[in-house]
Amino acid sequence: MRKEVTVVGAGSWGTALASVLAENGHQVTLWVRDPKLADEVNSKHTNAKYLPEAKLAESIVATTDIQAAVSDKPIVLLAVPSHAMRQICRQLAPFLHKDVLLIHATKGFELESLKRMSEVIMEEIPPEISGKLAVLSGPSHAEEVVRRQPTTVVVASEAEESMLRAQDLLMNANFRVYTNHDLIGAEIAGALKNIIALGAGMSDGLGFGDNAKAALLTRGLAEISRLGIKLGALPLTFSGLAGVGDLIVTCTSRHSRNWRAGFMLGQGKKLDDALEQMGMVVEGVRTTHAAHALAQREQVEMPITSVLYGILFEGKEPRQGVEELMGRGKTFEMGYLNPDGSIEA
Ligand SMILES: NC(=O)C1=CN([C@@H]2O[C@H](COP(=O)(O)OP(=O)(O)OC[C@H]3O[C@@H](n4cnc5c(N)ncnc54)[C@H](O)[C@@H]3O)[C@@H](O)[C@H]2O)C=CC1
Ligand SMILES: O=C(CO)COP(=O)(O)O
Repeated sequence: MRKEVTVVGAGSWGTALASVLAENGHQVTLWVRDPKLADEVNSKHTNAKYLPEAKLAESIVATTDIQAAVSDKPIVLLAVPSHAMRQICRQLAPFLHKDVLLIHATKGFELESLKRMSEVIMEEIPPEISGKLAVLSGPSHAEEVVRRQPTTVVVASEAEESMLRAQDLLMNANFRVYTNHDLIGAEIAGALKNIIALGAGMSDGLGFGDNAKAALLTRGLAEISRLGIKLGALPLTFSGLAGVGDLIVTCTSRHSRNWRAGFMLGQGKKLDDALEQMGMVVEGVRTTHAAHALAQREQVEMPITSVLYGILFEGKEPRQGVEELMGRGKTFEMGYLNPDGSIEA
């Protein structure tokens, strides 16, 4: 059935999701921050800055008016960078319908509070709405989604009905949507994999090969699972689409903003120059900062995150970081297993 849906955020991901929704026959409003981009979407049906090759559905209507965009809409999907989430929620909260289905597709933490995106949203939105929140995560580069290439994602919510509604809304022949009850795990896995993707890009930029990449993915998964489980995620979520699925795509795809930024760092570029050249959000940088602080707070060992923190924020040379990782003391591979085989809580 045709639904009215508003997508908030017209970067590459918001634009790609708006395309999926329009393709599914829904009436899509796209909230855009920049008036020039709103004009471009409405007149040329393109988004040249964020998704250069995409031809968007003519039915997508862009607006810069947040009140008009979300007022009384039955479904609102948030796809803004993590640093903008609280401010955006504060702006739109007064206009939301009390029965709105809210979905967010953002992968990051709030740096100042170290909170997950759903925790930030819940603080800004009335509880009757935020209690039904769903998160969209999984291996899904916008560039491939708009080309209608086969993609699988996961929607997670503690509210069964929200999860199923979000699945119905987004699913189509090229975009397969799974459900999961572990909202915390889907958010944490989706955010933390960006740290490892920066590392994987750096490894490629340094000229290392497949062995190093496999090591980073595997040991990266071990440490992000360790922190995630400590923060309340279910262990199995890390072996699903939001976990290993997204880790693989982000660490190996040339589309990944995190991989590309890491690659430039590995080749010797300074962080600020790499970010400027990217011109798009590289969530892994702020997430490395947040995860480093969370690991200290929760007393969780995260060697790759710790080395990346040193490289990004303390001037450590990438090659020195590699030496440190390879030179660590001898350890048992399954360090998070208790002696009885159960997973450490
Ligand atoms: N690009 C992708 O393929 C995917 C991205 N994501 C996630 O989606 C989120 C958004 O990422 P992208 O669309 O890739 O980013 P992007 O860099 O393509 O676009 C960011 C958008 O946010 C807007 N923006 C920046 N600061 C803002 C602020 N303070 N207030 C309001 N709007 C602001 C920009 O104008 C732009 O429209 C991120 O958390 C990312 O991890 C998730 C899955 C896939
Ligand atoms: O989360 C993503 C793919 O699933 C997007 O990753 P990047 O932000 O690194 O492009």
